[in-house]
Amino acid sequence: MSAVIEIEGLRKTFHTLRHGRRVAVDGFDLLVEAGQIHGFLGPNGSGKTTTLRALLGLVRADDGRMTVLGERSPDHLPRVAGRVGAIVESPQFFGNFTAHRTLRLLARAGGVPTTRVDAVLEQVGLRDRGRERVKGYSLGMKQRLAVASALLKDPELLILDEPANGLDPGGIREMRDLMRSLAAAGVTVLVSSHILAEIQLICDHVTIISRGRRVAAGRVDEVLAGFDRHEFLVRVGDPARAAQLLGEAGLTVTGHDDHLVVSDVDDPTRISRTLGEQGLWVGELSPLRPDLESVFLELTGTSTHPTLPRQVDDSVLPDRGPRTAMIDLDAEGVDA
Ligand SMILES: Nc1ncnc2c1ncn2[C@@H]1O[C@H](COP(=O)(O)OP(=O)(O)OP(=O)(O)O)[C@@H](O)[C@H]1O
Repeated sequence: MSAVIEIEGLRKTFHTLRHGRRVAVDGFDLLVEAGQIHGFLGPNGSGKTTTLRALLGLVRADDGRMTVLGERSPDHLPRVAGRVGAIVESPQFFGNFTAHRTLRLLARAGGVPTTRVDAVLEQVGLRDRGRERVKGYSLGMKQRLAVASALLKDPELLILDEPANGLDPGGIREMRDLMRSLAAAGVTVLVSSHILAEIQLICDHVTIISRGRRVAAGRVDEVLAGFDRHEFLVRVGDPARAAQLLGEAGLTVTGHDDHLVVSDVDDPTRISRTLGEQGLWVGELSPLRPDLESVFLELTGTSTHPTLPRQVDDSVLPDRGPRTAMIDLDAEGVDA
């Protein structure tokens, strides 16, 4: 597998009058290989957008080494810009234009044949609605149009920042199907999100960022396996007595309202045998597999207490202006 994106030791600190110095990215590493649908996952404020903006030359990094399709970024990014499609934050479109007209204009501006327009509208599932004005589009349709604009140049690499932001479950499913079809067509996709279920469903690989640092990376199933504590849920008539017996047998037991969780279990028959020998019959014995949500919360520490709302991955969010940008990497360098 060849590296499509490599980031090593990326650092970026913002200085604001109101909040002083804020380290947004703190020695972050990322490796995306050809053919992956790679999830870039992190809580709000953890540094995802800053990383993508630095990678695309939209913000100057303080330190670090970055390559895109083998070229150093941002200095040599123009050499591969024609092979990269990127959307960072939701692009704005003229509401009075149709999708078709919008894409034709973007194609001309990017030196792409306008014959691509029908192809990308078909690809994102907007073929039959492409002649309607964008102001009548749903959020999901606008997101599709954004992806269509990034696909105009038939990129090998597609970078999407929070593509499912604001979409309902149906829209998220459609976005997922779209990304899968792109991956099947050979496009490498890097998709950032703070929506865990989306990443788990869409992506085969994941990199998790917290407070500007990489806290986990790898195949989704491998990352999850690393957090498998071999736990089992046990339902039994007398949980208090069962917990005592299992504890005496050397097992680690946590009591819950109507069940027990037994950890570090190599052989689950030990549980049923220990209880059965004392006349306690097990009603349910099922393995508890970690999901990305529990791994994410554990790694990013954004849920400090179960009764408190989850916090952003920083102490305070500074006042920021709109960060909306549609990126045409073919245009004069790269610009927001
Ligand atoms: N232009 C800026 N000026 C000052 N601080 C900034 C700027 N851009 C980002 N930050 C800060 O850097 C940190 C990382 O922000 P970033 O937008 O990269 O996070 P994110 O992971 O993309 O979050 P979200 O999921 O909410 O979009 C945050 O604390 C943010 O407030």
